[in-house]
Amino acid sequence: MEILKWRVLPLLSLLVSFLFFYIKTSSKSSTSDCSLLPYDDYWISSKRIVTPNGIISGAVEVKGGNIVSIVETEDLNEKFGSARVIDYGEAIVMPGLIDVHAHLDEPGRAEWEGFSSGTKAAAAGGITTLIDMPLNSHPSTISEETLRLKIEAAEDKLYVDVGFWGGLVPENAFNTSALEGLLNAGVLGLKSFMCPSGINDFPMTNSSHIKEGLHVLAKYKRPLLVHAEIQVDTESHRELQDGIGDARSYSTYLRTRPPSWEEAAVRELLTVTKDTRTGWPAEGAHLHIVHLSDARYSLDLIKEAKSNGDSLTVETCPHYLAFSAEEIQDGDTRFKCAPPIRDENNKEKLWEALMEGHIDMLSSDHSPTIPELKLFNEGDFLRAWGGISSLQFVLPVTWSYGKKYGMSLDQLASLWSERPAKLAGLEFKGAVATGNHADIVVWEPDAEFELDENHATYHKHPSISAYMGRRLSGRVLATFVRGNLVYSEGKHATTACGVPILAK
Ligand SMILES: NC(=O)N[C@H]1NC(=O)NC1=O
Ligand SMILES: [Zn+2]
Ligand SMILES: [Zn+2]
Repeated sequence: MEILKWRVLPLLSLLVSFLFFYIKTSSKSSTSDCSLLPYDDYWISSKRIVTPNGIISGAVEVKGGNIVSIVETEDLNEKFGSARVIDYGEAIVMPGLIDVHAHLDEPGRAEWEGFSSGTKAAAAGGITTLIDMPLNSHPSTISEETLRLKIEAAEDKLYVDVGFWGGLVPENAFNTSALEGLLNAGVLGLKSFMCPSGINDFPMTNSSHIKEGLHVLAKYKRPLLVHAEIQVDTESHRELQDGIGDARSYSTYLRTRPPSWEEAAVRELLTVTKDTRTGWPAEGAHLHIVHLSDARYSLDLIKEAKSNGDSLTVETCPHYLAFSAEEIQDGDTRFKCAPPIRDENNKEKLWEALMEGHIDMLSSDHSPTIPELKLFNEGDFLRAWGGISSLQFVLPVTWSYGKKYGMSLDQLASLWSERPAKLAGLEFKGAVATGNHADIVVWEPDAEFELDENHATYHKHPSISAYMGRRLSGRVLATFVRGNLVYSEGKHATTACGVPILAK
C-alpha cells in the first residue's frame, strides 16, 4: 500500500502540473477570440486598395498585427499559391476610420452609450480608432484620477482602440501641475468649450484659460480642441428668452444660435493662435476647431489665420453635410445639435470648403443620450438634449452624400484617417502603409441599404439617430484592428481586444 502511494503520488503531481500547464496555455491562446480569423499571419487582397501612393490592385500582408508588406500584383494565385489570402475582390480596402470626436459617456452615464456598445458600433461602421471626449461621462476627464476612472471603466470593453482627450476647464487651466498630471497620464490633448457645454461639471473657458492651456500643450506638442461658439446677446436671443417663438419649430432653435456665435468664438481664438506661429511663444501648440457649421465668416477667418501660419485645423461633421435646416420637421429633436444645422446654402458652402481642402477632417461628434431626454413627446427644440447619434453610419453617410460632390476614395481616406491620425499623434495609424498597424476597413461602395429598425445597429439607442429612415450606400464588410478581424458580415469577435491609447 505504502509503495503504491509512493508510485502514484509523483504520477499524480505530474498529471496536475500537466493540467495546469495545459489550462494556462490554452487560456492564453484564447486571445484568438479577439479575432474572427484563426491566424495572425495572412494577406488581404483586393482590386482596390487605398494607399498613400494611390489606389492599387494587389495585397496587404499582415503579420503580428502590423502591415509588413504591400504588393501590386495582377495574378494573386500565382504569387501566393497556398498562402492564407482573404480575397475581397472588387471591395475597397482602406485605412480604418479614426473618429477624433465621440462621446462614449462612461463611467457615470453608461445608460446613454458606453464603451462596449459604442465601440461595437464603431467596429460595425469601419472605425478602428476613436478618441473619447472628456465630457458627458461622470466625472468629466479633467484630472489624472478621472482619466484612471475612464481607463478602468473601459477595461475589456473595447472592440476598437480608444484614446482620450482631457478637459481644459477653469479649475485646471491656471494649475500647470494639474494639467501636466493629466497630460503625463496619457491624454492625447485637451478639449474646452467657449459656451455652456450642457454638462454642469464641465464649465466653459474664456480666452485667457485657452491661452494658458496652449502654453502648457506647446511643451507636449499635443493639440487643444475647442467648441467654438460664444453666446452673443442678439435680438432674436433676447426675444427667445422672453418666450417668443414656437419651440417645436427648428427655425426657432436655429435663431437661438446664429452664425455670429461661431464667428465671435473664432475671432477670439485667433487672437490666441497667433502664438502658435514659428518663433512665437506657443510654437509647438496646435488648435483644432471642432464641428464647424458656419461656412461663411467663421470659415473665412480660419482660412486667413492658416495662411498667416497659425497652427490651426478644423473639422466638420457628416450631419452638417447631409442635412439642411429647411428639411427638419417640427418636433424632430433627433436633429438638435450645437452648433445647429444651418440652411441649404450654408451646406453647399461647407461642401465646397471640404472639397477644396479648407476643412481638414471629419468627425462624428456622436453625442447620444437616453431617448427620454430627446423629449420626443413635446418635440421641444429648446429643452431637448443637443447631440446627434451617428457613430456607426459615418462612412456610408459621408460616401452617399459625398459622391454627388465628386469625393474620391483618396479624399475619404485623408479626411477620415490620415489627418485625424496626425491630429491625435497616432504615429502608426491612418494609412495602409508598411510598418503601420493593420487597421483596415473593407467595404462595398455601391451596396445600398435601408436604415430601418431591421438594420443591425449597435448604438445603445438606435432610435434617436437622425439617420434612421435614410437610404444609404456603402456597406462595411469587415473591420480589422491591429490585424484582428473584429467585425465581419454582421458578427463581432467574441472578446473585446481594443486597447486604450495613451500618449507617452
Ligand atoms: N455635451 C455635448 O455632448 N455637447 C455636444 N452636443 C452637440 O450637439 N454639440 C456638442 O458640443
Ligand atoms: Zn461641441
Ligand atoms: Zn462633442
